[in-house]
Amino acid sequence: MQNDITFFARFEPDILAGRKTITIRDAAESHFQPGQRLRTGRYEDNGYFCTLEVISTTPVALNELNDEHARQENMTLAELRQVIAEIYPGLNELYVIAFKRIS
Ligand SMILES: CC(=O)Nc1ccn([C@H]2C[C@H](O)[C@@H](CO)O2)c(=O)n1
Repeated sequence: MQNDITFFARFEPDILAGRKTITIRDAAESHFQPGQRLRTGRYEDNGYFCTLEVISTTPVALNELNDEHARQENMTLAELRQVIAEIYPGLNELYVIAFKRIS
């Protein structure tokens, strides 16, 4: 079965442990709705590893990212900005998807 969202495999332990409770994506992944349950897999091999429930999807500009976003990503703000710059170079319009793991 196809996954609804994927994460780089290095983030799997943080998601499973509840240390990472948001992800920041571009417009292509801004369609997730509160209450939606997402089959969640690894980007590298598409292997399923949990189901997440969407709490909210909220637009955020790159320059609005703050320490609270970083805490919810289990990163420092500098690390988060670096990750975003690598994945979405030059992109200012982003979306915070807040989630909880349900299985
Ligand atoms: C294909 C793709 O874009 N996959 C992504 C995008 C983002 N993430 C993670 C990395 C950071 O923790 C946040 C912020 O973008 O979300 C990811 O795991 N996989």
